[in-house]
Amino acid sequence: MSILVTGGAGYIGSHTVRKLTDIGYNVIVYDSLEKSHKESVKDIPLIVGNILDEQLLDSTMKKYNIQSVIHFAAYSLVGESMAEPEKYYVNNVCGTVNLLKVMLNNNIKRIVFSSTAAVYGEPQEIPITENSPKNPTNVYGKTKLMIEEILKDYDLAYGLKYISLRYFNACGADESGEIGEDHTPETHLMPLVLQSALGKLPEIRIFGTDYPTPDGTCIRDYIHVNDLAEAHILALEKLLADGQSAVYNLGNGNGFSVREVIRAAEEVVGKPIKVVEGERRPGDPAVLVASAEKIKRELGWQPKYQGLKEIIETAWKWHQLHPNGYNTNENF
Ligand SMILES: NC(=O)c1ccc[n+]([C@@H]2O[C@H](COP(=O)([O-])OP(=O)(O)OC[C@H]3O[C@@H](n4cnc5c(N)ncnc54)[C@H](O)[C@@H]3O)[C@@H](O)[C@H]2O)c1
Ligand SMILES: O=c1ccn([C@@H]2O[C@H](COP(=O)(O)OP(=O)(O)O[C@H]3O[C@H](CO)[C@H](O)[C@H](O)[C@H]3O)[C@@H](O)[C@H]2O)c(=O)[nH]1
Repeated sequence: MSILVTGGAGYIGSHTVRKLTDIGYNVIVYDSLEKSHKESVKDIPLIVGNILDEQLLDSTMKKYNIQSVIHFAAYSLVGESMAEPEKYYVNNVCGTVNLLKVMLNNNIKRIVFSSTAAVYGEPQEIPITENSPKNPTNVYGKTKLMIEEILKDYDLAYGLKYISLRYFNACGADESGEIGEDHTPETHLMPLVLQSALGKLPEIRIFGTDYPTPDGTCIRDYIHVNDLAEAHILALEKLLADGQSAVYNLGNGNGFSVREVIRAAEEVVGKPIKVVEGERRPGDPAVLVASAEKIKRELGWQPKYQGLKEIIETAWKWHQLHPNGYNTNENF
């Protein structure tokens, strides 16, 4: 069983690739490396290429006799998506349409797709279920919702079976400390807090302290990257078993505020982290918390990591072992 993993060298992709190979799947990573590092998928066959490259995709699928695809490749910076929408529509939407075309030409009809909580926009109910209204407030979220709609139409017309996984806030690192989150630029809260703890950043800035939440800061649902990886395996196995398409939220159902994240990080690293209170970041909803009951009920998914500290401990191990991420040449 050969699986093509697009974006497999990225943060969530590399953790999923590791779990897949651990249980014996034959994995081929297909990644432009534009946003990632080949060191994250050492010892795994890696094709360096773009999902917009029809010929390379086609020859890769034929050469490795690919039977299913897990599709992580995308741009995912919310602010950038508003400033450069074309870049996002081309890479995420056109790239996916191209990937699906080559899959169908090769009679490959199973795909697990990385969607996002950003498809919901400003939530009207908490926790958010898969049926909650979908009104993305940024171009990034719109590209993901468009792809979900395309997948639905391709299922009806061509029998392509898909599972869209709407992740909430991915965080943490593999327990080994060998792979973890290394984005340039980094925009996510948890790695920035830990980079501040390491002294790589002077401070962590809280984006808004006047939200209608108990401590005034935004609440998010933080889900460990290896729990996400497990969900991809369950989704793939569902497609292999009954072939029915589905959409699932992936969060752990617990909301934590920005201040709670910083406090938990201080406990893990054992020292205070310098905090600056700043303005709100445009487009941030006050509260995003998932209901993941559907995937628990239907696929038996159960996140191992529930609390913040245990998640942060795994990320802290990665950051301590790799203060410069995968770039070992930089002086620390
Ligand atoms: N990190 C999160 O909290 C989060 C939340 C919701 C959804 N997602 C989605 O999950 C997926 C993975 O996210 P991540 O945080 O691991 O991101 P990432 O940037 O670390 O990984 C994405 C990978 O895709 C590759 N890529 C991008 N465009 C490509 C193209 N045209 N052709 C080939 N490769 C390409 C990049 O080089 C990178 O390796 C993305 O689709 C993202 O939108 C992430
Ligand atoms: O330096 C920082 C960085 C973030 N935050 C705050 O921390 C929270 C989490 O922010 P992240 O940037 O880590 O994550 P987001 O919730 O913005 O985004 C995540 O969830 C989105 C869905 O809503 C998308 O899927 C996106 O890809 C994914 O990273 C937010 O309230 C944000 O305002 C800060 O206070 N300071």
